[in-house]
Amino acid sequence: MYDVIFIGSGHAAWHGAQILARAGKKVALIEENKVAGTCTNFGCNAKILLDGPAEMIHHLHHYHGIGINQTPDIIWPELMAYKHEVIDPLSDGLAHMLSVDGIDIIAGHAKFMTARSITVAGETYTAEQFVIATGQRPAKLPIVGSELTHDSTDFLDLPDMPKSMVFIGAGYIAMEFASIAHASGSHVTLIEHGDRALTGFDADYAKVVVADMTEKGIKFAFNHTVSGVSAVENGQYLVTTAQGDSYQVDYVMDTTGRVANTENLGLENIGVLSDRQGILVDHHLQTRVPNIYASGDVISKPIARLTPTATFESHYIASMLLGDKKPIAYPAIPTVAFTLPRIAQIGVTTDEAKKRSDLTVIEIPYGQIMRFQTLNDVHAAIKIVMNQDKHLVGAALIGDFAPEVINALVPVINKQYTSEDIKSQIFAFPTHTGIVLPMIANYLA
Ligand SMILES: Cc1cc2nc3c(=O)[nH]c(=O)nc-3n(C[C@H](O)[C@H](O)[C@H](O)COP(=O)(O)OP(=O)(O)OC[C@H]3O[C@@H](n4cnc5c(N)ncnc54)[C@H](O)[C@@H]3O)c2cc1C
Ligand SMILES: NC(=O)c1ccc[n+]([C@@H]2O[C@H](COP(=O)([O-])OP(=O)(O)OC[C@H]3O[C@@H](n4cnc5c(N)ncnc54)[C@H](O)[C@@H]3O)[C@@H](O)[C@H]2O)c1
Repeated sequence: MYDVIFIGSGHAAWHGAQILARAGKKVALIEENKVAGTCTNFGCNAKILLDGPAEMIHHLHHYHGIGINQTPDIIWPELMAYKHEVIDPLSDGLAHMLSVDGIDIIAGHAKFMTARSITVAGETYTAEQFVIATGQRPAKLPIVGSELTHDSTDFLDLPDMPKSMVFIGAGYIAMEFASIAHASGSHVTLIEHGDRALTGFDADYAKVVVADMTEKGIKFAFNHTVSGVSAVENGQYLVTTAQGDSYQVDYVMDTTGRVANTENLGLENIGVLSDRQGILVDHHLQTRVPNIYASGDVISKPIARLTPTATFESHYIASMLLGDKKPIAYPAIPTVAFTLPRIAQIGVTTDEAKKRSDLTVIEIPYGQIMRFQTLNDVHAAIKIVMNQDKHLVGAALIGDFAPEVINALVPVINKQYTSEDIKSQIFAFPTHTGIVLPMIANYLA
């Protein structure tokens, strides 16, 4: 009998498992695919590695005609070989690290028999507590030819970059991967049924990203719904829309979202409830069944499904199972779409702020003001959301260094920094955070 069994081995699982094992608990992880889950094997890590050269080329573009006359080409097969060299060993590395902590890793698909027992590959395992951390998988559109479409896992393993691609959707994955594919020589079109890209991010800044991508040659069809995909001549595919347009391309990506892995887990056997977004939990991440918890992307929740939130939940569950009974309290959560240029968001959105009379939005176009040090990244800008006490409660950012700048705002929001808190410190100059923080300080209490 284990003390705790985690189903899944991604960030939502292994951080907590490690804490519990180090505290003397008998812990196992059950994993049906690669140990370490999506982010490590099929998500963030591979994505940001493959984005590296595209990001550098994007930076070089800022100096075209003012000091640089050529940009290099990306040699995709070499880059993919490097990805395999760096990413492939990570799964075994984590498995080894967890085994050193005495954690058992059980390979196979887990299914509940009772609230205290689970079967995996014909064997039964029992535990006092279970944590469901089964994550999400790519959605498949219910259209004719859906079997001809590819997902993010396929893209991150492409041996050669297709000459032309359609991305269905214009969310995180479509926008990030379209930027990489275009920089790697593919002709890219995004077909989005909504009227904008990157819902959840500031609408003006999302438009700037779309305009920049369009200027580079990426095509967008908004308010268009894909109705079918069919195989045509030369190994190509025809993507048709309900609006009557068609696109003949070498590769089609279905990037229309992700769905929670709640099926075939035997949840109906034990009474754990879920809705379309995932497993239902309370403020202790506890399901309806008292000894069963859920963590990470598989939870039905109104917050972003990200690696840092999965890790936060995993840490929370571990400390709760070790006796700390406080309900979970999420701090402000930063999120970044690694498009070129980057776009980021933390705390209260500008959309929400506009609806509330107690909040003020102030924009600082620091890329224009500080052009000498922002690598000519003229788009770089921040909108800050202030409350009536003159505390920062949210921010939207655009610009090549937005992912770093947003992290600098995390303590400003969570610790309610005053102007003095920032001005009493010295920051390196010239740096992006070193200019943005003092500028924001001017508006704080
Ligand atoms: C392409 C892509 C890029 C991303 N980029 C970023 C990024 O830049 N930044 C960021 O913060 N987030 C990013 N994310 C999101 C991030 O990857 C997830 O939020 C994070 O991986 C969630 O962790 P998790 O442990 O909840 O789920 P996962 O990592 O998905 O782990 C769940 C595990 O459970 C296993 N499993 C499922 N069912 C069973 C079963 N019945 N039995 C046994 N095992 C099972 C699965 O095989 C999987 O390994 C990205 C996601 C994708 C797809
Ligand atoms: N940088 C990051 O942190 C990062 C990167 C990638 C993925 N992720 C995670 O993965 C999740 C999934 O990403 P995603 O990009 O697949 O989903 P998403 O929800 O961000 O975007 C899906 C897009 O597809 C569109 N869409 C849906 N159905 C459509 C249809 N029939 N025709 C045309 N368009 C359609 C939606 O309007 C939306 O714009 C994210 O929500 C996030 O949690 C995070």
